[in-house]
Amino acid sequence: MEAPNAVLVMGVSGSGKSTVGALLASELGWKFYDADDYHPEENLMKMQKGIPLNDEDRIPWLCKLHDVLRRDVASGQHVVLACSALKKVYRDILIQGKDDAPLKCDDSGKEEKPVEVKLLVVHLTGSFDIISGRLLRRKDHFMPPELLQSQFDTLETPSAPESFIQINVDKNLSEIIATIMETLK
Ligand SMILES: Nc1ncnc2c1ncn2[C@@H]1O[C@H](COP(=O)(O)OP(=O)(O)O)[C@@H](O)[C@H]1O
Ligand SMILES: O=C(O)[C@H](O)[C@@H](O)[C@H](O)[C@H](O)COP(=O)(O)O
Repeated sequence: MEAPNAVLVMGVSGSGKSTVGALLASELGWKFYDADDYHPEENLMKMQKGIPLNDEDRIPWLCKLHDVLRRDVASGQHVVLACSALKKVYRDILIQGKDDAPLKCDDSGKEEKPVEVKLLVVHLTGSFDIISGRLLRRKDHFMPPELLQSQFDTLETPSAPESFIQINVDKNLSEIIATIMETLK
């Protein structure tokens, strides 16, 4: 693959996206975004009540995240995004937006140059038991561990032609970061 300008750290709740994403961004000197910070209040309330999100809840959120990636990449900024991105279609939205419209107008009415988000997908995989154990130990977080099964049910593991690697969450953080850094070399 051409050198990526963005890394997506994805996986089910509790797989380590936020932890790995923040560390990776700091190691690379790239900007870090946590998709959890972009959920509208309604999504957070739904999850807090133990109700899984659906496509209708997630698509506007993913479009917003695409806009964030696109804007940064357009300005030459490389980014790391921690985001569940459980389905292939969600990852496609992060890369292309929803309508696949290459040219858009900015506020001043001028056409923007086409911008390509070249995404390396890092899928953090692991067993239900390991991840649910981590969720049960994690404190002060809105996501209830009871939603984990629905996350596994929704998950579509990345596959070709997506540009991706999978790393097992039973590895320690420094091994995980080293594997991603090696892939990006
Ligand atoms: N590789 C790892 N080994 C051990 N613990 C980890 C690892 N990755 C994450 N954790 C811990 O697991 C919990 C869930 O991680 P977090 O980054 O919040 O996951 P996510 O953002 O995917 O929900 C946190 O308490 C974190 O410290
Ligand atoms: O698509 C979704 O259902 C949510 O984005 C979910 O997957 C995400 O994981 C939550 O935001 C919880 O946050 P944590 O992943 O940090 O547990």
